[in-house]
Parts: sequence; structure tokens; C-alpha cells
Amino acid sequence: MLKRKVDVAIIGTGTAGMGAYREARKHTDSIALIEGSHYGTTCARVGCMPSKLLIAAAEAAHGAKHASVFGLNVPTVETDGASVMDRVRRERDRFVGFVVEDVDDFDDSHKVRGYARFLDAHRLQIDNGLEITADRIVIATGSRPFIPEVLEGAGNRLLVNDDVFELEHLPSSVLVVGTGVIGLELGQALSRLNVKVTMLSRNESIGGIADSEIRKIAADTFQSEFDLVLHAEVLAAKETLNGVQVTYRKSGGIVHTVVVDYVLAATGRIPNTDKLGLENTGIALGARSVPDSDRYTMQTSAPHIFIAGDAKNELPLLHEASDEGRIAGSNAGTFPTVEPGHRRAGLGVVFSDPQIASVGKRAHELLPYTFITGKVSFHNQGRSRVMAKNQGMLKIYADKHSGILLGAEMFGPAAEHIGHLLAWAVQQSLTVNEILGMPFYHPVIEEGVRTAFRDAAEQLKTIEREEASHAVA
Ligand SMILES: Cc1cc2nc3c(=O)[nH]c(=O)nc-3n(C[C@H](O)[C@H](O)[C@H](O)COP(=O)(O)OP(=O)(O)OC[C@H]3O[C@@H](n4cnc5c(N)ncnc54)[C@H](O)[C@@H]3O)c2cc1C
Ligand SMILES: NC(=O)c1ccc[n+]([C@@H]2O[C@H](COP(=O)([O-])OP(=O)(O)OC[C@H]3O[C@@H](n4cnc5c(N)ncnc54)[C@H](O)[C@@H]3O)[C@@H](O)[C@H]2O)c1
Repeated sequence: MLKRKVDVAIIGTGTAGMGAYREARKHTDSIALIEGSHYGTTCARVGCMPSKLLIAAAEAAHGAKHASVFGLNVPTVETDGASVMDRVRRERDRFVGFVVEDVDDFDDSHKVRGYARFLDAHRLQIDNGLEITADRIVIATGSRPFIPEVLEGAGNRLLVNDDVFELEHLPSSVLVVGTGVIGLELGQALSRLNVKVTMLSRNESIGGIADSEIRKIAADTFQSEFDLVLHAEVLAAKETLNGVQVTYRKSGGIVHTVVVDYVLAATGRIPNTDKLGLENTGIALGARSVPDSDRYTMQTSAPHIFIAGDAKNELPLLHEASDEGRIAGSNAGTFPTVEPGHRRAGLGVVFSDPQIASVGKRAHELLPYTFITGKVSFHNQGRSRVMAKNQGMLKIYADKHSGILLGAEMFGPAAEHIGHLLAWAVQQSLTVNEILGMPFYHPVIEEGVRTAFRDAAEQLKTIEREEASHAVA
């Protein structure tokens, strides 16, 4: 058996692992960067980038089909599915190519190909026969799709996100199970590309929206565009000669059967920590076999083992994986000296149309009665109406006494951009009045944002007046 000793072993060469490698490399030349599957990262290969490419095609089709609102007559919009998918793959491969080039630039002697498993807290068994003993270890193994057992009967007709981007042609019909981020993004895009989409949610959740009023607006909006069924439970899925037959129960007990080309499982992701042999390390494990870890140092309960990215199962987003990877790699490099890393205000964007953004803390994460909510509907917002994008709502949450912006939730136009502005304001601890003191151009969607802040400012004034009158009394 081949054996090797290194200062730092990094398990996984995705976004978090690559960030960890670059940082650890600044402190030592004794590194093993381990990858069991393809180089190129989940984000570029089967995640962020191909999904946004598919969505871009869908938005172009939707814009053309709905040009009549501006008095433009686009007679027919034909979707050439093979060309759509060809562009998705060509552009995706370009992005993957850049990542692979980065990995090519890493020192060959550091790269190890194979799946790693812990033998104990310092030893890793690689499935190519190599045994690595590492002084410090970073777990950056990402996540994989979760598939409920009931969907397995769909056999070859069962898709996960990875498979969607490999389709040569667009299917005629798809049943999407799960209305989280992936289900919503891919399902709406397929629907706009002429695929008959039925989307099932087992409850009321839509794209992770926490606020019930905003969630209702989103549900109504999506239901007006495609077949979105809330409170639906899949009872059976069976592959047939030409497709898959799915039986599901709606609220009220009504049972439906549909026959579709494919079922897309968009039912969440599992962190890749369950097959790592973590039980051999003695580290404390939480739910789903994910090691407990410090949000600022990435340290697990074993001080020399760090964890970053989707494997950490905290904030499964690209920019978080990147930050966490760099912090973990830096601390693995300098261990036993370990520093807390820089964490940013929370920001999540769902690239549906309208988009969804969540920023900082949302209402359910705040203590009741400590904050006020400013809100705006985009229905009559000037710029949004000009562009026929006047749907949705924004709520901002500010501390009742200091007026500091704590968070926000939005379903509406340009949420990817508004979300950034609000996240920057949260990170800077700006107050409602400080934000209102900033420039607002005319006519822009940000004027809608100002309406929500003005609403909050009025409430803050009332609270101030009431507190002053109580003090006098
Ligand atoms: C469809 C989809 C769309 C998305 N869109 C967005 C988006 O728009 N914006 C956003 O911010 N985020 C998005 N995400 C999330 C984002 O892609 C992830 O948060 C990010 O890629 C996680 O990076 P990571 O390094 O933790 O994992 P990965 O990039 O998955 O890297 C983990 C690596 O570890 C390897 N590995 C696993 N186990 C072992 C082992 N035992 N031994 C050796 N190697 C191992 C894997 O092969 C893999 O290469 C999306 C995800 C999906 C699925
Ligand atoms: N735009 C983005 O930033 C983006 C895009 C895609 C994915 N992501 C990341 O990937 C993560 C995973 O996305 P996701 O959509 O897979 O997960 P998710 O947690 O967002 O949604 C999973 C959905 O599946 C449902 N579900 C779970 N088990 C089920 C079952 N047995 N039967 C029926 N429904 C079930 C849940 O109720 C939920 O609606 C996200 O949390 C996000 O961090 C981000």
C-alpha cells in the first residue's frame, strides 16, 4: 500500500476546496488536494451556470411571447429545443474550461484522484489504494441531490438537476417535485421553453420565501403561469414504455394521475459527509452526519479538522462556499494559530421571474416586537409598470429603536440587484433614515424600495413620539 504524509489534506476540489487550496498553499508546500469525480465544480458543471443559461433562454422566449403588451406583434415564437440545449452546454463547457484551467495550474504533485474516507482523525484512505496521513484536514465535499424513495419507480425517466443540462432535446412534459430554489428555477425555465410543466409542493413553500404574504403573491403569480400544485403528496411513480406515470394526492384527498416524459426530483440536497467515515474521527456530528463547526473559523470539534461549503450544510451558496473554503484553508495552513474569518451579511437570490431575494435576517429569525416592517407592493410602482414588471412585494425589517436595517425579503423586479443594495446596507448597519438620505434617481425600481423605507420611517417616528409622551407622563 502506498503511503504519503502531508501537512494539509483537502477533500474535494470544488469551489470550497479550490479556495482552501489557494490559501493553504501560502503556508505550506506539503498538500494533498483530493478529488473523487470530475474537476470543474458543481457550480460551473451542473449548478449556477447551466441553470442560469437555461433561464436566459427562457426569459428571451417569454419576452418575445409577451411583447404584445407593448403593442409589438411577434407572430410566433418557435423553441428549437436542440439549439437551446446546445447553447446551454457550449457556454457551460466554456465556464467549466476556465475552472479546469485553474486546476491545471495547481502543482501536479499536490493533486490526488480518488474518493477519500477517514480511517481515523489524521489518516485518509483513498479508493485508489493510497493512504494519506495529514496534520490538518479540510472537508470540502459538497452535496448531492436527495431523491425520495417514492420517485425511484420513475427509473430512467427520473431526472436531477445534473441530467437536465444533458438533455439533447427539450421534452414535451415534466413533473417537477419540490418548489425550492432548484425546482422553481428549472421548472419555470422549462415551462417558458414550451415544456408542459406540473410542479408539486408538499406544503406551501415556494423558493424558500418565509413571509406568508409575499409567498401568497408568489404562489398566485406562478400559478397564473404554469400548473403549480400546493399541498400535493406523490404516492407512486412508475416508468412506462413512453414516459412515467405519477400518482399524487392533492389537499382534500383528491388523487390525480398524470403521464409525463420525465420527473424532475428537486427535493433538496444532502451534504456529502455521510460516506466519509467520520465516525472514525470522534468528531461531534449534528443532523445528517454533518460535523458541528464554528461559523468563523470553520473548525470542527477536532481542532485540526475544518469543514467548508455545501458539506457544512449551513449556507449552500457559491459565495459562501468560496469564503468558507478560503477561511478553512488559511486556518489549516496556519494551524495551530487559527483566526476568525470575515463573514458577510446574508444574501440569497432565486432566479425565477419575478426573482426572489432574501437579505440579512428575515422576520421569523428576529425576536417579535423588536423590529418594524416597512413594505411596498410593486403593482403600481412607476418604473416597474413602465417595463410591465409590476408584480411582487418587498418587506424590510428594521430595529424598532435604533432604526438599523436588519434584513429584507423580496419577490419582484430586479430583486438580484435590489438584494445587493439591501445586503450592503445591512452589512454597514445603516439606519432607515441614513438610507433615505441616499440618492434615488427617477424613474427607477429603487423608488419602490424608498417607499418601503418611508413606510418604516413613519412607524419609527410614531414609536419615538409614543415613547416621548410616555416619558413625559
Ligand atoms: C442546480 C443548481 C443551481 C445552483 N445555482 C446557484 C446560484 O445561482 N447561486 C449560488 O450562489 N449557488 C447556486 N448553487 C449552489 C452552489 O452550486 C453550491 O453552493 C456550490 O457549488 C458548493 O460548492 P462546494 O465546493 O461546497 O461543493 P462542490 O463544488 O460540489 O465540490 C465538492 C467536490 O468534492 C468532491 N468529493 C465529494 N466527496 C469526496 C470524497 N469523499 N473524496 C474526494 N472528493 C470528494 C466532489 O466530487 C466535488 O467535486 C446551485 C446549485 C445547484 C445544484
Ligand atoms: N439561485 C441560487 O442561489 C440557487 C439555485 C439553485 C440552488 N441553490 C442552492 O441549492 C440548495 C438546494 O436547492 P433545492 O431546491 O434542491 O433545495 P430546497 O431546500 O430549496 O428545496 C427543496 C424542496 O423540496 C421539497 N421536498 C423535500 N423533500 C421532499 C419530499 N420527500 N417530497 C416532496 N417534496 C420534498 C421541500 O419542501 C422544498 O420545497 C438551495 O438551498 C440553494 O442554497 C441556489
